[in-house]
Amino acid sequence: MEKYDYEELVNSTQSFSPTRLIGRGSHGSVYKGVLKDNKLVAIKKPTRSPEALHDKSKVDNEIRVLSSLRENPHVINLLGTSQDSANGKLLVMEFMPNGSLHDLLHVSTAPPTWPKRVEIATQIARAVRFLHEGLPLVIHRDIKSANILFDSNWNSKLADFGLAVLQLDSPSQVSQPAGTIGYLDPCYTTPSKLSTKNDVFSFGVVLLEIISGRKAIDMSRAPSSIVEWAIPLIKDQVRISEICDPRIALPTFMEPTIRHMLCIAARCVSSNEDQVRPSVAEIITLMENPLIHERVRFPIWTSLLQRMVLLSRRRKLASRLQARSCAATKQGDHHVHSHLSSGTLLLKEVLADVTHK
Ligand SMILES: Nc1ncnc2c1ncn2[C@@H]1O[C@H](COP(=O)(O)OP(=O)(O)OP(=O)(O)O)[C@@H](O)[C@H]1O
Repeated sequence: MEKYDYEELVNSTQSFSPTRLIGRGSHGSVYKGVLKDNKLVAIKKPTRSPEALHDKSKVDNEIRVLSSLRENPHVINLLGTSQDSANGKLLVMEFMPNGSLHDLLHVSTAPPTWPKRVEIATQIARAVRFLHEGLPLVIHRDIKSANILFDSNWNSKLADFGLAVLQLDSPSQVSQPAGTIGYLDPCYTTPSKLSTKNDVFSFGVVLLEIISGRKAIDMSRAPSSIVEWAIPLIKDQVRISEICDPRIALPTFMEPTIRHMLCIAARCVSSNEDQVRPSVAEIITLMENPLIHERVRFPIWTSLLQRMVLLSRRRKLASRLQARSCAATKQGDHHVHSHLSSGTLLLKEVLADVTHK
């Protein structure tokens, strides 16, 4: 990790000019810098504010966590640090020129295609697995669409490690539960409830956001919470398509994949952390189902014949689902988990069917 001369960073940002400001976060401002060798970097500087001390410690924490990680294609790369006597440490990271997932979904006029959405979700899951399976283990605590940034090839990278916690931290170093409203696990109520499953909850919210194009919290809608809105629709298998972003038509060949991902999202945001909420390793196994990738990668080669086979299987699935849901209704079984697992099970049966024939 490089130690940058503070003067070099001042020059690279035209003295931290407002024209070089990319944005302000809760613990610092990020500037675009052009180094002497013309390399583009993003520089995070704690903000001068009454909460400056607090901001400084978050930037310090981000440096501490990022410098403990190996390089990963889906995690922001820390290039180095610098020291300013007035503001403390500055963080220098790779520059991500294509903005955040939040902007792509909620600001851009060109929403992502369905295969791209699946790719983004898979890349974020890989980033989270890297953190959860690494040595030391890292819990990010602030997974949200604003913290997923795109590089020049539109690959996603997880950023903003200001709230991240290292497994090595002693309990006294771990502060009160923290995160962003709308993404914060409701089960994470005390410091002792900190676990990797908190990140899985936030990942589930991002998954719902990617599929629906709706914000995690949208006060102009009722219910305002994406989780409260989406879960009843996922439970009611027939209305599941209502969740999909209406701005871009969902092609038939993507329907099973998106249904499958919605079932995964529902498990991630379940309040039953131990039995229903999966680990990120399990999420990846589910997401990397070969059938999903086959359909994502080769959409244009889906022949008419394949479509007809899929259509007939979908009809069979619908009637099997209807039969099961009638049986469940008769038994008065309205529990989310049992509905979801029966839906997932049926989906798996159909997927297995398609693979074997
Ligand atoms: N490496 C980077 N390259 C390009 N832009 C970046 C980079 N890192 C952060 N940004 C942008 O800088 C702005 C501030 O980022 P920062 O991570 O400090 O806060 P945030 O995630 O927006 O908010 P908060 O800290 O409150 O969660 C955001 O607009 C973010 O997209």
